[in-house]
This record gives sequence, structure tokens and C-alpha cells, in this order.
Amino acid sequence: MEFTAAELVEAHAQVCNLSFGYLKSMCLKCSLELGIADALKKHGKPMEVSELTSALSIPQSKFEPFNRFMTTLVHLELFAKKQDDSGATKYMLTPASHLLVKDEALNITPLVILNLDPIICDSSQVLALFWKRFWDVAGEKQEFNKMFNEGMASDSRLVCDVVMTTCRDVFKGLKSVVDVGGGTGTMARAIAHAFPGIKCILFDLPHVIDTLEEQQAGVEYVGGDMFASVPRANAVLLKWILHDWNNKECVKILQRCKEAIPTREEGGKIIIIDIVVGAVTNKYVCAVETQLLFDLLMMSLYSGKERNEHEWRNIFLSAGFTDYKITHFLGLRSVIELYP
Ligand SMILES: C[S@@+](CC[C@H](N)C(=O)[O-])C[C@H]1O[C@@H](n2cnc3c(N)ncnc32)[C@H](O)[C@@H]1O
Ligand SMILES: COc1ccc(-c2oc3cc(O)cc(O)c3c(=O)c2O)cc1
Repeated sequence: MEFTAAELVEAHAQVCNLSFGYLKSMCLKCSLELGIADALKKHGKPMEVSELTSALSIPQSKFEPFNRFMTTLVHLELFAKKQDDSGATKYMLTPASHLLVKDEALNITPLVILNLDPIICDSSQVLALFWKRFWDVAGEKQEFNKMFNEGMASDSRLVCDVVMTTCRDVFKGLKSVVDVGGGTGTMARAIAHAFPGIKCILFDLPHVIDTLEEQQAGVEYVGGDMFASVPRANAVLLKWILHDWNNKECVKILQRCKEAIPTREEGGKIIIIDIVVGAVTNKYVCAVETQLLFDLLMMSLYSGKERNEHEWRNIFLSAGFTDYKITHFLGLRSVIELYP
């Protein structure tokens, strides 16, 4: 096959960019370490580079590399720059860097720290060799367990916020919900807070429940194994759970969940928040790539998978469910309501 010179030089650049993917991660890590987003937030308005270097205590000898670093961060859309009326260039936050501001409620820095941790990165190198040991590692290594739970909790805060503003109706009318594999309980607490009439149960592995620092009133805490049985409730929430497991395991988990809920007529349902590959609307440009990367991560950590609608349907039918509805699209992920 013949390619034009223009195609070949563009392809060369593309391959270089792919091989330099780790530099993007390093840019993100370094911007967190320097506290650039925090400094911009604290200043409250766009900052000139001289204001930024002074706020960050960058020594004069590093001004030139810092400028070049900022140029790359703007290209990566981590920050934006504009010229004010006097022609001065000023830097400001973008939606991405807004999520990195320390004191913001929707700060996802803990998730970034988890994603960049050697236990996560190295597992990608050894691929399947690492499998099955993940939850043991989390149980044995307290520091990693804490980091993992904090990363998941920061993700849940963002998802809760989006769910409560875009599709609260998913929880309307429910008498009780059990968040299966609910981690440290961010979702369960948010549901209990938004719907005081709903009884919320947080269910996770005993080592997760036993090491919770605070147990909030209004939420019941239960330790156990979702492959054995799940506490009874009107609805079961499964957020970021099924993508961890292979098809057979998903069917088993869903069968246990089905046993825990009443019939559809009595209001029983499963609420799944997970990726539906391909269900990304045009306004979410990054989400398609993120879905692919998560699929690789799930494959590396164990035998998990990101699934398209057809693959989900097969699992639902095998687990004995009759109907489902995918209505709400939260960028990368969707909300699936599954009926017995
Ligand atoms: C990827 S995390 C998702 C946590 C939470 N749902 C969220 O979205 O932030 C998966 C959770 O499943 C829990 N888990 C793993 N195996 C489990 C089991 N056999 N029974 C109950 N929970 C389990 C883990 O402890 C972890 O909290
Ligand atoms: C069965 O073992 C597991 C499979 C997957 C996961 C896991 O890990 C990560 C790691 C991250 O850096 C970010 C993430 O969002 C996730 C997950 O969502 C996820 O499910 C853990 C254990």
C-alpha cells in the first residue's frame, strides 16, 4: 500500500505522540505538584505568567522552562490563556483544571493519584499476571487501600453531582437502596441526603466496611461478599462494579442482586452506572478515548471489560432479567435501569 509523503510525516508524528503518552501524565502530575490550579483559583482572576511564577515561588532561573511548560499545558487544555486589552497574556482555569483545585467539592486529584500509582501502572505492564490479587493487595496494603478508596470516592462525588442534577428521577419513589460494592459510601450518603425517605444500605467487603472512619446515621453498613448474597432492598445500585468482572462473574453478581429485590410491579430494579461502549454523544469528545483506555485498564487489572449494549444485553438475559433501559448518558458512563 502506498502512502503519500504528507500521510507518512503525519503518521510519524502520531506514533511519536503515542509513544510520548507518559509525558502527558507527567505534565498532569507536575502541575498538581506545583499547585498551578490552586494558585489560579486563589487569585480569582486570570494571571500573568509573572504573577503565577511569583505565587508558585518559581526561581528566576526556571522562568523560561516554566513558560514552555505552560504552553504545553494550554495545548493539553489543562489551562487556557487569553490576551487582555493591554495585550498581556493571562492564564486561567479550564473545566479540567477546575477538577484539580484542592478545596473544590468535585476535586478528582485522589483519582489522578490512584491512576498514576505504581501498583496501577505496573499492573498494566504485567497484564494478566497480576489478576485475582487486586482485592488481596487492597486488603493487605492499608495505604493502597486508602488511596484506592479515596480515588473512587472522588469519582463518586462527581458522578453524584451529575446524577442528582440530571437524573434524580432514577431514585424517585424508592423505599430502600443497597449500594453494592459502594466503597466508602459517598453515593449512599448522597442518596440518603437527597432522599431522606429512602433507607440506604452500604454493602462492601468486610475489610472496606470495617476500616471506615465515619459511619453516618441514615446509612446502614454491611460487610459481605456480593458473590454469596446481597442485603435485601427495593433497588440495588452497582456503580463501577460490573466492569471489574468477566461475563460469568457479572451474571453471578446480577443473580444475587435479583434475589435481593422485589418484582418489577413492586418497584424492584437494579441501577447500573457503568460504561456502555459507543454510547457517547458528540459533545463528549474525550469520552470515546477514555472508554478505550478503561477497557485496557480493566483487562490489565483482572479480566474485567468495558461492554457495548449488545454485550450488556446478553449478560442481563443470562442473569434472568427481562427488560432494561439505558436513558441517561453521563459522558463516559451511562445509567442502566434493569428490571426483573
Ligand atoms: C471499582 S470499586 C467501585 C466503588 C464504588 N462503587 C464507586 O463507584 O466508587 C469496586 C468496589 O467493589 C468492592 N468489591 C470487590 N469485590 C467485592 C465483593 N465480592 N463483595 C462486595 N464488594 C466487593 C470493592 O471493595 C470496591 O469498593
Ligand atoms: C477485580 O479487580 C479490579 C478491577 C478493576 C479495578 C478498578 O481499578 C481502577 C483503577 C484506577 O486507577 C481507576 C479506576 O477508575 C479504577 C476502577 O474503576 C476499577 O474498577 C479494581 C479492581
